[in-house]
Amino acid sequence: MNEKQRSILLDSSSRFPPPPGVKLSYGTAGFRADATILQSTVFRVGILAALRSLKTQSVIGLMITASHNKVSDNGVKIADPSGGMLTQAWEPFADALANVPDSLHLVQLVDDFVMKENIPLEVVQSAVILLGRDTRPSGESLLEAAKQGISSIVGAVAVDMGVLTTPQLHWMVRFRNKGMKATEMDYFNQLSNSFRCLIDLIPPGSSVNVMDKLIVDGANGVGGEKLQVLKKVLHGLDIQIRNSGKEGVLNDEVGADYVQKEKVVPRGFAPADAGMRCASLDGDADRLVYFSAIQNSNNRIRLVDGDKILSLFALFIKEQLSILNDNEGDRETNSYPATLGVVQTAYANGASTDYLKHLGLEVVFTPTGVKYLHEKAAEYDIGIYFEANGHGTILLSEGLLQWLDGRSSEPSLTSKGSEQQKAALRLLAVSKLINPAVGDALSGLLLVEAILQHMGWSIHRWNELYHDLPSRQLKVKVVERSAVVTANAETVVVRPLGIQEAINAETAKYPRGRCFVRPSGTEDVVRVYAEASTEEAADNLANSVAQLVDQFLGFRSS
Ligand SMILES: CC(=O)N[C@H]1[C@@H](OP(=O)(O)O)O[C@H](CO)[C@@H](O)[C@@H]1O
Ligand SMILES: [Mg+2]
Repeated sequence: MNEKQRSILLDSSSRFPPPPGVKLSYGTAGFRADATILQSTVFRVGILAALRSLKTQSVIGLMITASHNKVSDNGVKIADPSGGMLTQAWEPFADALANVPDSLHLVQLVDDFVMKENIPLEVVQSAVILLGRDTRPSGESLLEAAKQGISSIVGAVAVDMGVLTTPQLHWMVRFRNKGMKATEMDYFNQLSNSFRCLIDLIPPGSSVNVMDKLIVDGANGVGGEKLQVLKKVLHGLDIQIRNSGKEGVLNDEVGADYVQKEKVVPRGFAPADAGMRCASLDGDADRLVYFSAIQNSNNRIRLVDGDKILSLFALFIKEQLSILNDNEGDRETNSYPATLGVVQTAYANGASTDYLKHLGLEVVFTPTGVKYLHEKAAEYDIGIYFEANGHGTILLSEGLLQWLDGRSSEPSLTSKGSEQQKAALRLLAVSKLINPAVGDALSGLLLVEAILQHMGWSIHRWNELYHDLPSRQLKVKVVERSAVVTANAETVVVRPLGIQEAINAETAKYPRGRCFVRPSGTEDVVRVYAEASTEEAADNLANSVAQLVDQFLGFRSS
């Protein structure tokens, strides 16, 4: 940096001192904390976004959200040029920048990083950062801090895109970098057009018209608002939106995280909704789960989680691929040896993994966090990934898309040919409907709805694909959660020594028992997951392992 650049940065960063005694980490999904302590962090992430844009010579996204966390929290994360998560290679710099104690050290840190990464600051360059935020009340002032951070790097320009879902911002970044128009209206039009295309390709005879209405819990967040807009350009779907944010509190006993973890009906639903097809979005609309309330059951639900969405998508895609590859007696037709893989984490219900393997699919596991799942899924021609909590998407390779394009426009003289053409068109429509940058509750919801109509299935038929093993998740507060070190996609604890043996001994007591612990990347807790053949057994296993965690790492009085 030259003297002028240094002094601008020094001056602006001295106006954003970090809160004393707070150490933040980029974590599973960016920085998150109580909103009152985040001004300096968001300012500094603004600097990072500007540097990233200069380095990559591309548009970068900066999203202010704390997703499913409580309304008083907030957070910030970066979307890379592809629309995906910030490259993991820059996470250590993000941590160092967020925690550097004063502006003198900050300027030094930035200067060193600029040199190390060879970031072109000296030539007049322009960097463009798209800013988005969810509906949290703290969002506006944090957005201002981000703008200040961005403008403290000479040549960087912030473009405020307003209130958005997280996936909308990722989508905009991706398509801006492909030189395409990527306004919010383009997003809605693409979703509704590709949904319509899938509906138009439904084979005659499927029970398209018997689908009753879908009720959506908007978590009192941005998702409900945006779905309202999407509804206006959509045809062929009867949607009723609850918890749209006009009255209730964001994520307060509503939303996908609450529904999935507590397995109860969110607020805003009435006994008359029992049995209906319902969906729930999280606070920034990147997660989606379905459910139906059980009549007279104390608010209990039948949960149709991310694993089942994954299974539905996998079935549909597999069906289209087998239509396309059915070349028996027809040597003229070219086929494409498309690889299809599904990616899960240790939180996936064991019954879902068994089911997917039974379908003959390749199932692989990664640690928790979309950045890991996405990377793995990108290794296949079609990679489908989902976390059990409902965050996931489908990635299709460029090679396959080109081949599908060719197949869909070939003249078809036989009925098999025309079926194959339709299968190609369906997969192309899926690729346009689904968000290729990141999991997206709105596009995911439209794909689920299109596939249910294609199959002629109710939510109950879908839920019957397999039966979830009973499971329980608990959180344990410990002195230092980073003392828990895991291996093998987080299924084994290697530190503290001895705890894994104790967990194994406990798990062995339960038929179909499976249990693991890991430190959360978004909350100051250690998470415990347990699964077993009955609910009581899953609860007991989770409780006894939570006690083990407490014994090994908890707050014990001496
Ligand atoms: C068990 C669970 O749901 N974990 C969530 C949660 O991460 P933790 O690191 O477990 O706090 O938030 C992440 C970001 O949204 C999400 O990717 C992940 O799946
Ligand atoms: Mg979210």
